[in-house]
Amino acid sequence: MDLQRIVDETWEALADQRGSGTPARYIPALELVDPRQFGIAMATRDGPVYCAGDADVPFSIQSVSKVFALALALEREGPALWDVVGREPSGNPFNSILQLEREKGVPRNPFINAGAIVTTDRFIGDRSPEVAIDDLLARLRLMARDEGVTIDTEVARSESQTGSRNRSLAYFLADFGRLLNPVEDVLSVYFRQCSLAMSCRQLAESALFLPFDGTDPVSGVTMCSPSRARRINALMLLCGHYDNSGQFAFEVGFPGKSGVGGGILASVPGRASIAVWSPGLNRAGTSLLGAKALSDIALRTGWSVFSGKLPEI
Ligand SMILES: NC(=O)CC[C@H](N)C(=O)O
Repeated sequence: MDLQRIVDETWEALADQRGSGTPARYIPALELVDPRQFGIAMATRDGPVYCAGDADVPFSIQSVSKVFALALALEREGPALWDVVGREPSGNPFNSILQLEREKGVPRNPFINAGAIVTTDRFIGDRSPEVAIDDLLARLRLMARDEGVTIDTEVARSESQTGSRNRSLAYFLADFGRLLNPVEDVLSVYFRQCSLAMSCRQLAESALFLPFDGTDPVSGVTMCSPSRARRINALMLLCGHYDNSGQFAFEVGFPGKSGVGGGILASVPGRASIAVWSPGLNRAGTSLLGAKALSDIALRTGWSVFSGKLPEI
């Protein structure tokens, strides 16, 4: 399969829809981004990354970071993490507080904001927020094989200034005794992890551990065990797009995780990691064009976790 041609054709087929959807407004710094940008990057076990459009422009990865935070929190905490966060789709928006009271401060899954805040708390563990964020950054640079991965402090500041909803979630969790660290320490790491600035190329490269059983087949660096990688993929499929996860699985057919910066990270088990980016979102906070691009790639490649006949590459 000529994957570069497929990526190019997908980009060209959708290019005239650039600017569709609505960029996130509740984090003011995200509004400053040019909404017509559109990038695709696909990494495979073979080494070269197949790119199209704005694949080398760094953007705010936002909730895509929750995938990496989960892998690293599981590494520190082990299965005990599942005592404080569930593994079920929420069927609610990403920042909903509704279920949290009824379910006694145990968030439905690690990808809704409440679940990600608990996950980040466990990733911090007994370290300072600064040590934890440095650790996260170092791991991402290692996985991306690129020292250019940074944190956009302007986005982090903007998010903290308008972060009342996340503060509410975090204080609610603290009231149920679910956090080990002070609320503001946890949020300072959470806001900065959401503000990681990465390009599609860096994101696709850093996530190769997902489709390849926990170990990047190009660099040989291990992020997690094979069973953990399988389970993170399962959670991405069921919970990666909040109350839009069913629609995404239906249209695309492989695990993905969206972020309100307009990025989506997808994992095609045994085949590829794919990052797409376009800032305009649908009502659930998933990139409109990004989801269309992944659906188009699924059609052109025939890739789906629901097919017994995955074509070889
Ligand atoms: N879905 C998202 O990308 C949300 C992440 C954002 N940083 C928030 O906490 O609200």
